[in-house]
Amino acid sequence: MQNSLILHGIDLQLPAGRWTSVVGPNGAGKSTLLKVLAGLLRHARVEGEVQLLGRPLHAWPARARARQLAWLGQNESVADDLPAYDVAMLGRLPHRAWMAPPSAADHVAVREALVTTQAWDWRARPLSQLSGGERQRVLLARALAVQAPITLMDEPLANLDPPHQADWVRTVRALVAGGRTVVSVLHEISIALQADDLLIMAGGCVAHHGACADPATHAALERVFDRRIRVRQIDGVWMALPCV
Ligand SMILES: Nc1ncnc2c1ncn2[C@@H]1O[C@H](COP(=O)(O)OP(=O)(O)OP(=O)(O)O)[C@@H](O)[C@H]1O
Repeated sequence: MQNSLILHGIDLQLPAGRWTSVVGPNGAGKSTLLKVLAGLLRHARVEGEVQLLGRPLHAWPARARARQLAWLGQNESVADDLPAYDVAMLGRLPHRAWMAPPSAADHVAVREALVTTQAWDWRARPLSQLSGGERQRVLLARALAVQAPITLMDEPLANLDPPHQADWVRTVRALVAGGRTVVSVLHEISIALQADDLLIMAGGCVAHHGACADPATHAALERVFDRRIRVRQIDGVWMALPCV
């Protein structure tokens, strides 16, 4: 099988302490970019270098890196028989010594994460018995339980109803207010526009990287989506409206 090039000429700095949303059409390379940033494409040929907090990603010891970078993937397979609590506890693995039982701090972090995503009430239920949105909230809790300075999330709003989407935005805002960095791949453009910065991808390249409130960002958004959306401000909030 021929190897195909997915990302081209990416030269990018994602600022710390901000929320960056990554958007673009299907197949633009958003998930691939996020995986490259997380160091998850071990079997792919990646030219160039990713730096995490000023140090090459590959130079970080695995556990130290896992404490810095929390990850929420798209359609992740997790042991479905595990209770929600134990799934969230997986987020604490980078903090625990080999084979050591969870510490009081681990339990506090897991409880806090499950309460934040409103998944605490079904902490004893196995993942397989949860709805799509409930499952997503447990996986989000696992990422939050890491308490990492940087969180990368690929389509975190999958299966979430509008109130829980709004809760997610509030959670991300609270993380950023606390100095954390969030990078999220989103298809919900109106929610993506609530970030600090937008990274717009098309055809494996960065088409635009700018502030969400910048008219140049809005113009680039309309362009990459073939002018099938319009960006407008409604009640002080930037929204992407479909052109029917
Ligand atoms: N493991 C792989 N092997 C070969 N090609 C791949 C692989 N994963 C993704 N691709 C291709 O790379 C391109 C970018 O895929 P990617 O999943 O990064 O896009 P995306 O912007 O996240 O898309 P979507 O919005 O549909 O989720 C697509 O053309 C896809 O078919």
